[in-house]
Formats: sequence, structure tokens, C-alpha cells
Amino acid sequence: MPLPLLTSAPGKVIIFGEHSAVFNEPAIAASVASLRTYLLVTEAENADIVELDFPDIGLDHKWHVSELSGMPDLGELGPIDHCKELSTDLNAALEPLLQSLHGSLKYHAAYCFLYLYVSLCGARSGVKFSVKSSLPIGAGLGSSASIAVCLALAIGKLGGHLSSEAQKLTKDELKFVDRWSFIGEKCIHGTPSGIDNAVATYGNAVLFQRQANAETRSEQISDFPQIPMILTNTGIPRSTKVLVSGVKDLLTRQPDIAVPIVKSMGIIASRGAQILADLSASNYTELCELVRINHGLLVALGVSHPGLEVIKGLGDSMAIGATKLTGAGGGGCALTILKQDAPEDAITKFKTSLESAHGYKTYVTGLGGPGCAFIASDQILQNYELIESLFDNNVAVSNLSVLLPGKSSLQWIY
Ligand SMILES: Nc1ncnc2c1ncn2[C@@H]1O[C@H](COP(=O)(O)OP(=O)(O)OP(=O)(O)O)[C@@H](O)[C@H]1O
Ligand SMILES: C[C@@](O)(CCO)CC(=O)[O-]
Ligand SMILES: [Mg+2]
Repeated sequence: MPLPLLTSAPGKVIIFGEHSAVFNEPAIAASVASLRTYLLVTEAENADIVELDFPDIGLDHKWHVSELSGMPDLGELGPIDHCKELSTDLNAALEPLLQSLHGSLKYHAAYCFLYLYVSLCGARSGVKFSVKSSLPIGAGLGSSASIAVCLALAIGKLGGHLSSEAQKLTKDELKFVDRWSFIGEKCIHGTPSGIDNAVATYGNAVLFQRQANAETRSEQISDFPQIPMILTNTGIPRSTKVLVSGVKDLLTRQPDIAVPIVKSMGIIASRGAQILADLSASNYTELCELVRINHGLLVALGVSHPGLEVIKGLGDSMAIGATKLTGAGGGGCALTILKQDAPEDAITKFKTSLESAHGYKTYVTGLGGPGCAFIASDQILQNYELIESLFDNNVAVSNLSVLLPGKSSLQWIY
């Protein structure tokens, strides 16, 4: 695959079923139309290195080709094997390369990168990977999945696993990206369900269910309605990995109580899917009711946070709509589905008081839109000055809107 190469993937909003999705219950998520990660792959200045430039997390690291050689032969292992369990041999071989990055966001991003790179590209060197994202990190909007999808698509192409000339990503190629990004998510947070990377790969909205055999089933929800909602980011940091393992521990300690909670969340998602397929004034109230119940069950699982309850409390006291946390919780984001008759001035008051009194950030964004996408080298070269300038650290992420697949004049392929 000739360089440069640009890949992109969206963030996501889980409407119903976070956490229960990990335990094979159905869940619904949609891609976030305007919040995306972009990965630019270029020739490195030095042919003997592989470089990561991930400024959002302060990661600028180079590995020498000699460090990448001598990796274990993964010969017979296919993606499904890695999906079931990450290779212990590869993990052990990567450990020394990650040593200086321990205990940080950097570690997980670099681990995800190296696992995919070594598995799919061997010891190729002379390549630089630069990331720019409009997604908040660790906020519940799927930043980890979007980066894993950008990497899986780019590295799959560099390693010759995906066609370099195609004018469209085929079903099989999307499956490849879905599987390898799931493997990347496993590096970042241990036991993902796969819903986040499925949405970041396929886009639009999906009804997702993880199967017992580590396979996943995601059904596209066509004509997903634009539900009027406000996303609020508390900015309270948390880790999906820690929250997911906390829920697993609760299920082990209190199975008689916690298993039915998780099952109820699955029933909510299934009912939610029926409503969303045929949303009308008459079932909108039930949709709001499901949002309220789903949040209550997430509270019971211990994954809310006082900072999220502020949003719920304000939304409830203003009777503006129904609020639930979205993503892994523990901080991060909440979504508020607005009542159909919510007055404009009440919506404004809700947003400004969360912003001014609590320092939260609110987003009004459309849902749905393209999943993963790439721009081939000839197109990038024709627009190189523009694209390169957007990856400058001093350029605000709001400028990334000129790159939006589906809206931009650049020829994204997806
Ligand atoms: N722009 C980025 N640059 C580099 N690494 C990133 C970026 N965005 C996300 N990551 C990686 O993803 C990790 C955050 O993932 P985490 O799953 O905890 O949060 P999230 O994906 O934003 O939220 P959720 O999983 O609840 O949707 C970071 O530790 C980092 O390794
Ligand atoms: C908490 C969780 O359900 C959603 C995180 O966005 C984890 C997952 O499904 O991988
Ligand atoms: Mg994540």
C-alpha cells in the first residue's frame, strides 16, 4: 500500500445496554456523526524506525527495527484465536517494548498499536503514525474503539491484507477491521463486548449481541431516528477497563442479584430496538421510560458517579427528558433524551447551568453516519498541505470538520 494513507473512524453513543453487552446481552449503539478519530500514516524520517505521534495523550515514541525483529512466529493463529485470547507469546515479546510506558494512557494505546502491527505487518519499518481526534478520551464515547478501528484499517492495508485499490470496503474487509479492532480493544480494556468497535467499523446504528463463542452479531438498524438528545461530558476521568472488571467482580460476589439486573438490561435493549424501529409520538414516552430504568440498573451495578447524578438530577428536576450514563460510566458522559415538548429556553438553561456551574461540556450531535473510511495516497498527495496542517499540534480540533467523511470534498472510501 503506497503511503501516505489516512484512515478515520467515528465515536459512538450507547443508547441501551452498556456493561450488560459484555455478558452477551443485546445492546444498541449509534455512531456519532461529527466526533471522529483520524490516523495519518506517512514515511518516517528514518527508514529504521516505527514512530507513533499521539499528541492527545502525550505519546511520541519511536521503536528501532531491531526491537521489532525476533517476535514469535504467530503462524497458525487467525483473528478468531486472538479474539478468544490474546497470544501470551506475543504479549511477553511486547512487554520490553512497552516498559517505559507503564501505568499510563500511553501504555494501552502503544500496546494496541504494537499488537496489531506485529501481527499484521511483521517487522516493516520506516513508518510514522499520527493521530488527531475530536473525541474526548475516556469519556464513554468510544475513543478507544475509534483508534483501534483506524489502526486495524491502516495496518491491514499496510500489511497487504486489504486491497489497496478498492473503491469501496467490501463486507469481508469490514469484517477484518471489526475483528482486528476488537483485538485492539482487548489490548486497551481487557474484556470488551465488541459493540464499540462494531459501531466504529460499520457506522450508522447497530443492534449488537456478543455470542458465547466469541463471535459477535451486529444487525444494522436502518432508518435510525434522529432522537433529540444532549450529550454531557462531566470530564471526570475513569477507565473502561477498571469499570468493566468491577461489574464482573459484582456478578461473582452477588450472582443472584446482579445476573437478573444484567438480564433486565438486555430486555430493555430488545424492547428499545423495537421502539426505535418504529418511533412515534405514542411510544416516545416508553423510550424515555426505558432510558430512566436502564440508568437505575447501571447505578445498581455501581458504575454511576455523583458527577453523573448531577446531570440526571437537573434533567429530572427540570422535567426536560430522561437521562442515563452512556459508555462505561464512572464519570465521562451522560445522554439526555429530550421530551418531545421540551421548551427551547429550558434546554438552553439545562446546558448553560451544567456548563457554568459544573464546568461540564455539552454536545448536540447527530447520530449515525459513515463508519471506518480511508483516503488513498493519490488523493492525499493532491491535498497534502491541507491534511498535514490539520495534524499540527497547534491546530484546534474544530478544524477537523473539513475532513468529515460524507461532508468533506475529499474522496473518502467506505
Ligand atoms: N486520541 C487518542 N490518542 C491516543 N490514544 C487514545 C486516543 N483516544 C483513545 N485512546 C486510547 O484509548 C484509551 C481510553 O479508552 P477507554 O475505553 O478507557 O475510554 P473511551 O473509549 O473513551 O470510553 P468508552 O470505552 O466508555 O466508550 C486511552 O487509554 C488510550 O490508550
Ligand atoms: C462498558 C461497555 O459495555 C461499553 C463501553 O463503551 C464495555 C464494552 O461493551 O466493551
Ligand atoms: Mg473504550
